[in-house]
Amino acid sequence: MVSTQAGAGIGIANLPNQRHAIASKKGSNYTILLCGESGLGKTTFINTLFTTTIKTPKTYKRRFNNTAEKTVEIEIIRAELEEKQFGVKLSVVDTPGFGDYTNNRDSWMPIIDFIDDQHESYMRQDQQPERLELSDMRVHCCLYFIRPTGHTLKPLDIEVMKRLGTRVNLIPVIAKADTLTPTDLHKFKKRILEVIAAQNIQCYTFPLESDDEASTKRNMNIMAAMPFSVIGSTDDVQTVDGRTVKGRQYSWGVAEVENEDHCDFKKLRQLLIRTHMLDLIHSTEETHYETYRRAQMETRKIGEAKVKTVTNPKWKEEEEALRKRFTEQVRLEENRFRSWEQQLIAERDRLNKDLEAEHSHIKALESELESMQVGLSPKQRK
Ligand SMILES: Nc1nc2c(ncn2[C@@H]2O[C@H](COP(=O)(O)OP(=O)(O)OP(=O)(O)O)[C@@H](O)[C@H]2O)c(=O)[nH]1
Repeated sequence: MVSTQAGAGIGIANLPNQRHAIASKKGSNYTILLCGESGLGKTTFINTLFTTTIKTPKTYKRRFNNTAEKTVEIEIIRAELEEKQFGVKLSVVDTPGFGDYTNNRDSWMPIIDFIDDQHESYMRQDQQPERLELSDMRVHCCLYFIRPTGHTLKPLDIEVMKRLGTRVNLIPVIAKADTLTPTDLHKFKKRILEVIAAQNIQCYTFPLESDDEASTKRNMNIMAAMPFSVIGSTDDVQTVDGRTVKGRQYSWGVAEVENEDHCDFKKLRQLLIRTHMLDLIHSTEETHYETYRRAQMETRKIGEAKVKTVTNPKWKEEEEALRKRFTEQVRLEENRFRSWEQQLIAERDRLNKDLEAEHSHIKALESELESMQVGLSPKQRK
């Protein structure tokens, strides 16, 4: 259990609108999925977001320990956050290995399977007569970390984001915003938004209009910042004007986490844990889970187990490669046997020929002997 201190808290207690759902005694489940290549600052971000060490960052050695054959893992970190008696059972799902390998085709499969499996597990529990203690790990939002290349989205990003967007509340995040100049960051954002629109990638949206003008303005502000650029750091650093802030120290100054001129961390934090946590939970329930449930109900009866079709294209590829290897091996062995057979036949023919020659030789000797015997007198023959 992580109890955050007032002042430096995570802000879940500042939720007048969300109070009725989140402030229940048993707390609320809240699951965040982190997706993106290794080393983009996912761990640092989540620790910065909750101002506590939710996940211990990897050492340099562990980070570069990947091999080409390894696949994407699913790592779940659980923490109970409590602030002024509001409890949130937080689960952070990390996906180490994603995008790290030479062949990243289909590396998104385990992630998509994980999301679907959580919906499936919840649906199966929901169909049981006893459903008081449902374990719920449905993913409420997926933060997709984009490498700050300054160019545009990579084909892998597009492929994965398309699939994620139809299943979860997808929130694109530009990692390590301090590595881009404000102009480059602006252009990068614009290009990402163009690709998102052109490729029809579904990202998380929420109603902008609210009861009061201030909330509507705030919502518009948050929405306008998508894809959110972030700077992650849990370190306190000193700015030139003497302030102590969370940030990254450079020779030219400090990249501040909470400075809206430097990145959109504050807006993203506001969305994730202050103003839209409840909407993320509700839309998961009402849109994504419902879509899954309806699709499943159309193809099977209540209580019927899901047919696990082996659809992972990666496995299919491996199976195909294995089959090819096996066929090649059999072909080589067959060739080897055939050449042995040829050698044996040749040897047999040679021996037969030798035998025939010996036979003729014996025959010749016999007839020579016979003719010699004919020439002898009967007495000599005895
Ligand atoms: N410049 C810069 N560096 C960052 C930022 N966030 C994290 N880093 C650094 O990037 C490196 C990787 O950070 P992690 O948080 O471990 O990255 P990760 O995505 O969790 O990596 P994996 O655990 O391998 O998936 C560390 O050295 C961090 O200090 C950022 O916003 N800007």
